[in-house]
Amino acid sequence: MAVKGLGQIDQQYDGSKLRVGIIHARWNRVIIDALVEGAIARMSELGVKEENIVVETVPGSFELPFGSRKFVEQQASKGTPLDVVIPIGVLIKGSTMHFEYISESTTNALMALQDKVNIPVIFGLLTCLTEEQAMARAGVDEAKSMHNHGEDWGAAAVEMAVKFEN
Ligand SMILES: O=c1[nH]c(NC[C@H](O)[C@H](O)[C@H](O)CO)c([N+](=O)[O-])c(=O)[nH]1
Repeated sequence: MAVKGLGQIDQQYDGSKLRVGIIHARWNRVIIDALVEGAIARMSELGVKEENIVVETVPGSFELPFGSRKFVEQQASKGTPLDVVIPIGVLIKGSTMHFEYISESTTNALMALQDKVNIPVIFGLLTCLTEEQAMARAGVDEAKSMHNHGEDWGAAAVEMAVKFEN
């Protein structure tokens, strides 16, 4: 068994009663789409109904914390509250420090968001030094050498929402 990656699922959680929000950035879209597909596929395997998965987008990863909070609030005010939200972004290091500043600030803001919205916020931010790293972690590389992290995020979303439902 690989050393890294999601540990053994401690049990098969039933996602059939969950409403899940996915909010994704639109930078590095090919990789984003693969991660979103992976999360949806895994959640479907765990019983989450397609009509209960709501997808929203924001321009880039920096917009994920604010966008996620407003997304959760909007769904609640419509009378269709979310049980969990999965922000997804792909940050790839460039030649400046932009990557570092966005990575750290967005990560901290997403962590703090959980207390504001009182539902699990799954950490779906890939922070990669190269495009190849990002492709491999979305299962997009030719060799399909790595695992699609979107699947882990989908599984974590179902577990956290079921185990710690409000
Ligand atoms: O999601 C990303 N946003 C990026 N920048 C945009 C940023 O998230 C904001 O959308 C933008 O700064 C406007 O607020 C990225 N880079 O700059 O490299 C990136 O790799 N990924």
